[in-house]
Amino acid sequence: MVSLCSEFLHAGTDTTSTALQWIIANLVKYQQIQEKLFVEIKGVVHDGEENIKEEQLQKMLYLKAVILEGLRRHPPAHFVLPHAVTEDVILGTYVVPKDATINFMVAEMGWDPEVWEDPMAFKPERFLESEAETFDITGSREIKMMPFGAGRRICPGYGLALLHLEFSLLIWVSL
Ligand code: HEM
Repeated sequence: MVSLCSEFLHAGTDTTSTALQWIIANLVKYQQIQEKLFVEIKGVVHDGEENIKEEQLQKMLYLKAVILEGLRRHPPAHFVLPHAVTEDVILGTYVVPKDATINFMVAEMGWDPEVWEDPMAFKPERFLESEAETFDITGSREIKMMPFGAGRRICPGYGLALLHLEFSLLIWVSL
């Protein structure tokens, strides 16, 4: 029970706070992004309003885009937990032998210039053009980035993490 609680506390706090720190660092660096976010928030949350509801968050597509861009550009976990293959697998020209430990280059996937235009730039707009509302962070349709992993062992806390990030960033920017 102690190790389960410890795992949840570590897996859930370091990651979320690291993501938030990187996002805020980018908002300090790129004031025009912060301004645009501020304007969006003020359009949905009224002055003095304290009990912000999840339905209000759903209207803030730029907020979601900023968070997705933060997770793409600065994923808190550059690797997932080690995985293993249960049988020999042929991957392109490679053989991955049964029981071999494998991992994924999470950060590099989000920086792949064949998938992302100008990948090292912090541009939340890239998620607005098509998909801030519907971007498939679980990678069940296609994997363009995987800050929470993908498949059966995906981070079980990803929904909570996104909600925390959205509420926290909203409060920081609108204070
Ligand atoms: C921005 C925040 C977070 C990020 C980027 C993140 C990322 C990840 C990643 C990459 C993994 C490994 C997935 C794999 O091995 O394929 C993972 C596992 C895990 N995460 Fe998160 N996580 C976050 C927040 C949270 C939160 C809030 C919780 C719980 C409240 C949590 C609980 C866990 C647990 C328990 C595992 C291990 C799952 C397993 O062993 O199958 N994470 N997370």
